[in-house]
Amino acid sequence: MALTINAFDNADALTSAFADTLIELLKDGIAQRGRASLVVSGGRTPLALFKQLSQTDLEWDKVDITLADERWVGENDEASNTKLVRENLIQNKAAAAHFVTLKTDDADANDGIAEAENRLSSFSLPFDALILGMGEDGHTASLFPCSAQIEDGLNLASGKICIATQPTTAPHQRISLTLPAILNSRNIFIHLTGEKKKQVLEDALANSTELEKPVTAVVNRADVTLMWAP
Ligand SMILES: O=C1O[C@H](COP(=O)(O)O)[C@@H](O)[C@H](O)[C@H]1O
Repeated sequence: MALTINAFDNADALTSAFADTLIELLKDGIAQRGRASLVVSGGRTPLALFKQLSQTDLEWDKVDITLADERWVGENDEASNTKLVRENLIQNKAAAAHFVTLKTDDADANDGIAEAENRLSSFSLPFDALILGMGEDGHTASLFPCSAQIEDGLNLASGKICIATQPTTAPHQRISLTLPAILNSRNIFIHLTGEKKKQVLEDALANSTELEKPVTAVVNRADVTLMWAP
């Protein structure tokens, strides 16, 4: 499979072009299937993109949105990806979108998996667009190379949509879409800013195994578009 690199001069140009691309894909999904689905990532990278999307015209009431991963913290915790999405994407024109959080009230993420997978069953698959971030350790979604659950997360035959995982090099227990769930998408993007992360991705693809740098497992199996700016 292939990685297409879309490099922009600056973060504003990236945000604007990426928002336009996503809106077109969601419009197509609505036109062809009545509803469209968008999977986003958390962390700091997508903040400007979320704000831009939220201000863009679309039949948002026909869009289902979820996260590729979530930190197992309360929804009011600053580390919550759900909080980030609710406060920055599910706002303004996009307030009408149907957002599904992967976080449940269970104290342990392992106990929330069945409910999270049940919630996702309301999405029609494949997802229309899925956006991944990446950490400098090569993790994507919450498929962390350091975790005991990484082989399970990358197992294409697991039959699992979500796993609970505990990184040892980053805080918080997590829930993450598995590799097969990520690959069940019509359009997959990796969204990065900064020279360092681009170098990490290029180095990972050239020199690392999938267990060492899980982001490579996605690029090895799907056509992926990198949306990047310095
Ligand atoms: O922990 C996480 O990190 C990655 C990367 O975040 P960023 O702040 O470097 O953009 C993110 O994609 C993931 O959703 C998040 O849970």
